[in-house]
Amino acid sequence: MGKVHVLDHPLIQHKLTFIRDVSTGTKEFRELVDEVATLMAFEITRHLQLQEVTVETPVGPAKSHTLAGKKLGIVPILRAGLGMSDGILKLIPAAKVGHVGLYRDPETLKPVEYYVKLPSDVAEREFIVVDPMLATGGSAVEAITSLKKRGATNIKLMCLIAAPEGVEIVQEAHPDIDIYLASLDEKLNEKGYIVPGLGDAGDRLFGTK
Ligand SMILES: O=P(O)(O)OC[C@H]1O[C@H](OP(=O)(O)OP(=O)(O)O)[C@H](O)[C@@H]1O
Ligand SMILES: O=c1cc[nH]c(=O)[nH]1
Ligand SMILES: [Mg+2]
Repeated sequence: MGKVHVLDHPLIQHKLTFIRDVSTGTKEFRELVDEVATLMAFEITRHLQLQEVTVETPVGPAKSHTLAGKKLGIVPILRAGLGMSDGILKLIPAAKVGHVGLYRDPETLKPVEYYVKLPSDVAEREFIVVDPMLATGGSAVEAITSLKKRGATNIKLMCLIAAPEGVEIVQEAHPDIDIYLASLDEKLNEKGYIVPGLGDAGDRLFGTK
């Protein structure tokens, strides 16, 4: 079974408070989501492997380290996942970015896929699927299935806020996936929104409604 990690770094938790706040406007909301994505990426890349290299400093040769091992891929789930990808790229600029376009049908709450474009070397990459919200879990399950169908074998899921219902669905459908969150909230409401959550992430990021 995949593990659930709630990233309780004080800066993440502080910024999440203002992301949740209904009085936070689009500009600030977008900036905060970007910053939290960077902080979360810092936390979830602790496992990356290093290789020893020698670098010439102004004083002489120094044994040092660079990243080694698997290449990374970031996969935002459109639209709202786009709000998190730049924040991760700030730390890992060499990562490739794939896109999975899904929207949640407002009546059935089922995900509808409308776009998929991934890097060509899918099987060689470690992927971080990103979306601010893990609600019923349908979108995340569909996005991960889509990646696996195309050959991905190493995937993490990173979301700002999840409902317990969504976590359970992802764990059942994809028991190999670890989930990284800034908060595990209380529940879903009757419209499939996370309570207390932050409202509609896509609308708050892009100023639509
Ligand atoms: O866990 P689920 O119940 O599937 O819900 C979560 C999905 O809903 C939101 O996207 P939405 O469908 O609103 O699309 P958008 O990002 O284009 O606004 C959110 O960004 C997730 O992708
Ligand atoms: O609370 C929720 C649930 C799904 N999508 C959102 O943007 N917010
Ligand atoms: Mg939305």
